[in-house]
Amino acid sequence: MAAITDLKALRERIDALDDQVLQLLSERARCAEQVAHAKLAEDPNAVFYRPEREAQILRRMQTQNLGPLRNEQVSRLYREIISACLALEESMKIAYLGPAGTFTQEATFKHFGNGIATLPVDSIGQVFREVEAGRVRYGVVPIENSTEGMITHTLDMFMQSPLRICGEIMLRINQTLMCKQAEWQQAAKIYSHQQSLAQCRYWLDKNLPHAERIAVSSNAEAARLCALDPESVSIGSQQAASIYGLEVVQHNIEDQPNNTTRFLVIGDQHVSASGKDKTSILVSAPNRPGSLYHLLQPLAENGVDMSRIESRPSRNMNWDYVFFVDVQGHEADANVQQALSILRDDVDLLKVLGSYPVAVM
Ligand SMILES: C=C(O[C@@H]1C=C(C(=O)O)C=C[C@H]1O)C(=O)O
Repeated sequence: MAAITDLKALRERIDALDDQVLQLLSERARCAEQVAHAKLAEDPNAVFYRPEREAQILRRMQTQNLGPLRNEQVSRLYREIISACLALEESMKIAYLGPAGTFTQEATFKHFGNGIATLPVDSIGQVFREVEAGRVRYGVVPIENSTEGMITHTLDMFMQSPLRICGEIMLRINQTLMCKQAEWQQAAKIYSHQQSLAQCRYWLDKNLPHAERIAVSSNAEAARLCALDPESVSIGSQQAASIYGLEVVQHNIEDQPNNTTRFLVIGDQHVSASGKDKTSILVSAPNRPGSLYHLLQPLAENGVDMSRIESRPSRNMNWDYVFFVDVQGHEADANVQQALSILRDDVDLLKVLGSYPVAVM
């Protein structure tokens, strides 16, 4: 009997707390509306979305969090609160590499929350074009996977595009095996995107060694084809299974336990420093001895940490190689600024692709 009374009292306490939480949320939302008016008063073409401010809020909430909710859960809740508040300021439409059910869609909602409208398009190039043409303000594209490496198509797009990187998203990729009927061990065909097939190579060698692997344009397309073909299975996100009415038969079939993909948010915004940022640059270097050394020297001498370097053959005859370099810090930081200005005098081409907050969630 005592337990029942406790339960009743606890539920009354939760109801009272929910009233307070709602009141505070409403107050927060009204503040966000006022921020919008203040931004417009300053500049009629004001940009409402502030990735650096959002990153700071999420980081601060993680530091403030004393549990019992985990930081990851607190971040997810705050992600949605900010998303809903931003939607009161501006209705955001984000283009992403679709169709619905791709991991890029999952990354898009992870970063922007559910307060957005989306525009799924069918190629990385098309995401760039939608943003460049101003049909949407931001786009999301994959850039690298921890198992399979760089997505070179995205790198190549930056050689011609005037767009900037406004953010990064890290998404843990759980590959799911799905099919129309549960006899997956008898499947003759496996549909998936080639990235996913590669990420599950050993699992497939062991568990489905005789099935033909068929690479298609996306994991969502794979699920669609699988739904039409009872002899097949497909690999992709759980979301793809539910969209195409497939049954999930195996979870987490990726070979690497920490299989993660990094995505970029692209737009034409210069993002201010958040306190923990990354800067991506593109530099060209002539094909002669020591040229890579010369490229890296100003970074080292100014204490700028490089977190990634990737080379691509240039498509332009004026130079031979193009390097994509990620460094820690913001382009407005004194040491980054100094290193870049030395580099600029030394190379044929230097393009800052953007400074943006290091992924928080
Ligand atoms: C409220 C603002 O605008 C947007 C909404 C935010 C929020 O709800 O906290 C944070 C940053 C912006 O994307 C702001 O710039 O402070």
